[in-house]
Amino acid sequence: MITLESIEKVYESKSSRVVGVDNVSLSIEKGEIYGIVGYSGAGKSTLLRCINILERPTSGKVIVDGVDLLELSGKRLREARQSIGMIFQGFYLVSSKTVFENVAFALKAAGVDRAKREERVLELLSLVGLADKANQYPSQLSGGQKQRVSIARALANSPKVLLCDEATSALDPSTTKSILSLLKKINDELGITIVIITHEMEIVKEVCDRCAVMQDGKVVEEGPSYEIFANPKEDLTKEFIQTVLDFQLPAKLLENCSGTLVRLQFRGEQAGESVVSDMLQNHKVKGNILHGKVEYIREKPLGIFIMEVIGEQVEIQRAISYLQDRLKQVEVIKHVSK
Ligand SMILES: Nc1ncnc2c1ncn2[C@@H]1O[C@H](COP(=O)(O)OP(=O)(O)OP(=O)(O)O)[C@@H](O)[C@H]1O
Repeated sequence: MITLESIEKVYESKSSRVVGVDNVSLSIEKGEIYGIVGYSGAGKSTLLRCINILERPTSGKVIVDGVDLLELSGKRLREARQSIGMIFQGFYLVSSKTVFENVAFALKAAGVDRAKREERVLELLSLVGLADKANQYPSQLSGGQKQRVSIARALANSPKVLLCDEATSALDPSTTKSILSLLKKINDELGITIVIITHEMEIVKEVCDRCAVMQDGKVVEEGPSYEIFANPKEDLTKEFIQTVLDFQLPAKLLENCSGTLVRLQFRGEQAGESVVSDMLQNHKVKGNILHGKVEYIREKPLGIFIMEVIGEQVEIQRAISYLQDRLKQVEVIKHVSK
């Protein structure tokens, strides 16, 4: 659906030259929810705005639904942009217009006649759960409701792509969850491809099928969200993952334990398997689970456990080999030799 080829965006002035996006190539499939993660200044917004040519890349290609957007200008570019909706952290609603008028405005701009506009606005407000707020003004709405209006407005002209620029950053955690559920519903029911930029890995965990991690204008790692969580390669990615999967053991516990400490990772279907109890039954070792957590990455379980294994060295080794055979990721954190 979206192909970015060697995108570069350079901001140049008399006194400075800033590379906002540095040679980024990405492919986003139709119907996917794709996350772009990075710290402030990484280039996420710039890259997102290159997708609908709000920013014109200095070089590279932007192909959306088979159309090379950089080849278009004027009316044809405006038309192509109608198939790309966008929502923002700051909502950007017109305060002097009602909820109904804010959504209708997008349709009016696209030349839709009054009767059709009315029908479509009511349909959109009902989709985002605000059918009863049509005559209210933005100042009478909560942040979450304002974002719902802006989603309705972005969907007015039936776009194929929805770009979300830190759309939940101004919202509290429970409102964030409800907006993410709405985005999932839109993706499921309307098949719209969604691109989300965020600095919160939690959002990727909740909704993104695939994601890219950005730093200094570059994509440093990219792939299915589950793989990124289960097996991050780059230090920056690991840092982001840790904000969600915090599995640090308290230092005191580490000092006091007398056995060998292993970190076990269970993926998807393995989460329900009895690997640990099988290991304990078949080896002359004792085991204590010191820490454990199952996280759901787009509803697929990823379990991480830290376990103390106590016994003779040779038995511990056998037990660890057994775990390594059954699970892909087994890491010895601390080896205590007696
Ligand atoms: N209009 C501009 N003129 C000059 N430099 C810019 C402009 N817009 C962005 N930049 C620079 O490009 C780089 C990437 O900025 P960008 O806003 O894309 O990052 P970001 O990851 O979205 O950060 P944030 O989450 O803070 O918005 C930064 O160094 C920024 O200062």
